[in-house]
Parts: sequence; C-alpha cells; structure tokens
Amino acid sequence: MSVPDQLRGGLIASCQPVDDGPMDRPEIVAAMAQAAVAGGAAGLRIEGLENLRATRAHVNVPIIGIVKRNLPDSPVRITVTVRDAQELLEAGADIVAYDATRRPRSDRREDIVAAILDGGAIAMADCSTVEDAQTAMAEGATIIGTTLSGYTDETAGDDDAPDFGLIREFRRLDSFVMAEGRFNSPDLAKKAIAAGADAVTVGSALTRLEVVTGWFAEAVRRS
Ligand SMILES: CC(=O)N[C@H](C=O)[C@@H](O)[C@H](O)[C@H](O)COP(=O)(O)O
Repeated sequence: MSVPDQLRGGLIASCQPVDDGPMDRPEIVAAMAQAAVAGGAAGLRIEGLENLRATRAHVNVPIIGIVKRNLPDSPVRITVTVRDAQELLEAGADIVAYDATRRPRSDRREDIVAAILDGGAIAMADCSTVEDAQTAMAEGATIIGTTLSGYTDETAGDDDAPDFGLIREFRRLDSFVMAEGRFNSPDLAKKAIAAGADAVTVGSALTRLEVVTGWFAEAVRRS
C-alpha cells in the first residue's frame, strides 16, 4: 500500500513535547510514539533528527518528519532548509513536511520540495491558505495540510477553533488533505473527516501533557 493510502482515514499522532520541558527527550518521544501506535495511530509526526532516529527504530508506520528552527530574523520555522530536508530523509522520514507559506525564507520552497522528491520521499506542505496549497501542489507536494492556518499574520484569529473552512476549500483541490491544527478532541477530528479531510493530525491534545493539564486545571479553577 502506498504511504498516503496507509494514512487515509487515519489519525496521525504528532509527538512533539513542549520545548525544553521534562518530556523533551528522544527516548520519551519514541515511547510516546509507540504508545500512540498501540492506541491506533496510522502515522506519526516527529520533530528533530534525534527524535526521529529514536522513533524510527521502534515503529513501522509512516513518519512525517520536520525540523523546527527559531531564526532571529524570520517567523518561518518548519523545515526551512534543503539540508534539514535531506537529513530528515537520512534519518528515516517517509514524508517531510515544510512551511509552504509565502513568507520570505533563506532556501526556496521549490528547492526543498525537489530535495524531498529526489530522496524518494513524499512532500507535505504545511499551508495557511488555499493559495499556499495551490502553489505547493504545482511544486510537487502530495499532501496539503491546514497546519499553519491561524499562525501567520495573514490568518491569525482570536479563537481556538480549527479551520474547517480551509479543509472544505482544500477538498476541492485534487490532493491528499491533512487536517492539522487545534483538533483537540475526538469530536473535532471526526468533523474534520466529515468536512473532507483524508486524515487528521493531532498533537497538543495527545502529547503535550503541560498543555492538556492546563486545560483541565483552568476548567477546575473556574468551576
Ligand atoms: C503551528 C505549528 O508550529 N504547528 C506545529 C507543527 O508541527 C506543532 O506545534 C503542532 O503541535 C502540530 O501542528 C499539531 O497541532 P495541534 O498541536 O494543534 O494538534
């Protein structure tokens, strides 16, 4: 079965602990990934080369790899260089996701996609708008994700709702549609599929214990 077919209709668990928190260690990321697969995840999204290598050794499901960088002069964070993409492939990623927004960056988006395809892997475009997705498809991306909706100046909003409208717009394009970003409950994930997503990626609600605990702690304090 092709990698997209393995993911279709499934949940992707994004195992990204809070930066520099107590769970931000490769062996813990690998353990979270194995637990997510045991719970039924069809695929994983893993950040960083060490985390990816540690996880790859234990699981057979498709892995979406990313490298996040905090650059002083740019808000673009997800797989911003050709070199990062190549290293993710060497570390065992089946899919490499990259920032597909139109924001300025050092390496050209099309060069990152070309490196991913040259390495025999699949490119996933982390988009913020339908225009990002159209450009990414023309450049060779197989998967278009709603990942960055709400996280750019152009799309920033003031609520925590996922972007169902963008899923519906993506559905009209001829591509694999990944719902990603703030699908914080099974009900929201189910609605993403109903809106036309091929698969749903969930991160914070599964693997950021500090964040989930904060939701509950706040709810209890208010009641
Ligand atoms: C915007 C950005 O940098 N998103 C990142 C992409 O890898 C992650 O921080 C998110 O956790 C991931 O997209 C899953 O989303 P959520 O945690 O909302 O389920």
